[in-house]
Amino acid sequence: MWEESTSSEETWSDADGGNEQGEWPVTGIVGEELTQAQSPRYEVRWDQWHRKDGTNTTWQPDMEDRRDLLSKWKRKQRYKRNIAAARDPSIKIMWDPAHDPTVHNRATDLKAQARREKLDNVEPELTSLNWDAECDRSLRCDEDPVPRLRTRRTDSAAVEGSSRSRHSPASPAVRSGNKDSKPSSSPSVRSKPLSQTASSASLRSLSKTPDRPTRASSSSSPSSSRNTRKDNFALSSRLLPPHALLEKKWRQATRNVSAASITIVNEIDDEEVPPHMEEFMYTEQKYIVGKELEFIFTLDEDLFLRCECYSSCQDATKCHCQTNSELNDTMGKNIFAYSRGLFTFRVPRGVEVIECNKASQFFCHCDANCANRVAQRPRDIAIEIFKTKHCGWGARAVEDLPKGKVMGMFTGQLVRREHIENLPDSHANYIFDLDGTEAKGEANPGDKYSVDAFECGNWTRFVNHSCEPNMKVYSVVFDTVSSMNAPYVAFVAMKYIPAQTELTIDYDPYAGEEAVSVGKSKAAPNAKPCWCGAERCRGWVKV
Ligand SMILES: C[S@@+](CC[C@H](N)C(=O)[O-])C[C@H]1O[C@@H](n2cnc3c(N)ncnc32)[C@H](O)[C@@H]1O
Repeated sequence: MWEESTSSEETWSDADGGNEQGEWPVTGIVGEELTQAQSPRYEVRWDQWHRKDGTNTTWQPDMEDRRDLLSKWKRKQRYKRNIAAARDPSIKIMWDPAHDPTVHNRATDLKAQARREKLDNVEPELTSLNWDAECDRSLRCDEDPVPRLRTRRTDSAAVEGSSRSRHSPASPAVRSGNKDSKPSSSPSVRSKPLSQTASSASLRSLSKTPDRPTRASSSSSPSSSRNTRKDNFALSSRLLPPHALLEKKWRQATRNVSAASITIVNEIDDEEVPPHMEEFMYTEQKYIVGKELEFIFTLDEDLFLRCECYSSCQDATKCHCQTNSELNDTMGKNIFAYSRGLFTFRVPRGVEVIECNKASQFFCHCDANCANRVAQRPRDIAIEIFKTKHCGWGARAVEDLPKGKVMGMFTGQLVRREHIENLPDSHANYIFDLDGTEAKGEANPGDKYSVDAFECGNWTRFVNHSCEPNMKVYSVVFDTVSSMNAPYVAFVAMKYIPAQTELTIDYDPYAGEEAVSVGKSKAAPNAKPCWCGAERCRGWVKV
């Protein structure tokens, strides 16, 4: 098999991972580039091996013995080019007529043209794409249904000159694709601010800079809509105590998507509801998406992979939705991420779970109970938002949870990563970077997104950090395609969790691994003292 360049920075997560010949399972090819000699080399993701910094890819000059992976990779690239053409007519399409005359065909031209026409016609207003927001709108028809981004002018000099720094995402941010240098054993520091990270995406925060009004594009009258909402809240709160009012609003929102209840409990002090709830809009299952990003979830039907499985998908090798999935067994064959409705933890880092898309005659043929639709199902476990002793408000389930139970997805307003800088500091602790599959130094990384759960979101925004967490997160894609870079982030129980136990994730799981393997852990920049109370607490939490 291929030679591995090992170094002291590298580690094996599972000593029994290789076979007798010393071969290690591979999940697929994830990158390609030309060497100086103009010959291609491929970035390969390993299944049961990773470095201490979490990266698990290496570059291989020769893929002759894995032509199956190579042809899958080529197919995926062709598919991506078509998607790119459809969403942005100005994009330069890389194609080689000698090898692939079908890429830049008339259909692509027509799609690009249609896209251009669509863009010309868009209205500047933000709208909601999702059902939760629609429900909220119908409840409060006299106000703007969608929270608008609060913005402030980026003081570029201040931002560039500041010492704010951001840690790399928890899933590999440094890939071995960095040709000339080996990745460092600890997560690298990014030049922009951030905070907590979690396994396939990262919660982040901003450091202090003054609030100032402005990005014109984001939008006409943000403050008026918020004020109306605040006024309504104040008016209604004369009739109902704040916590009953909030529970009522959330009950309506969760019922509308058939999700279990959310209740608010405080046995610690007399704070009735968590802070900033006057303006908060509960959205259980979907992101709030502005007009500008609508294209992510409104792709042309023919860009979706759709399966023809009857009723429920049983065999991932036959489910068409899995064509571009990197979730494979050791033989390189597609597998599903779930078994009997539970997550199986067979998903390597940096690999997204691809669930089936909308069930309809135009999309997938399987139905809503398909075994490959788990994260997208309505939550069936009731949750309590409760006041913790030391970490503000937290979340817990009212019943026992089995290992692998998928609890829900992080929701909020989907924003372009570069716009995060414009958000007020108060949003900082509620932002998740969708960076689970990002690679540092990637040639064409495409657009990057984050999710801001300050003004809208669901119970997952209350999940606190623990150095010994009982949940983890993974990236899951449905109703859009992976190459849009906007997966959902799902929360799953890592072990059996008794009812009423606080649900936690590790905001910086790589730091956790490093601490375990080397017996110490350096505090991240912007770290706060950690109050998780775990036996092996690192002493700080990344914010
Ligand atoms: C995503 S919010 C979690 C919900 C938050 N507790 C609340 O009341 O809204 C993240 C923030 O919670 C606090 N937090 C979470 N876990 C913590 C921990 N282990 N130790 C100290 N503070 C923590 C920090 O202020 C952090 O910035």
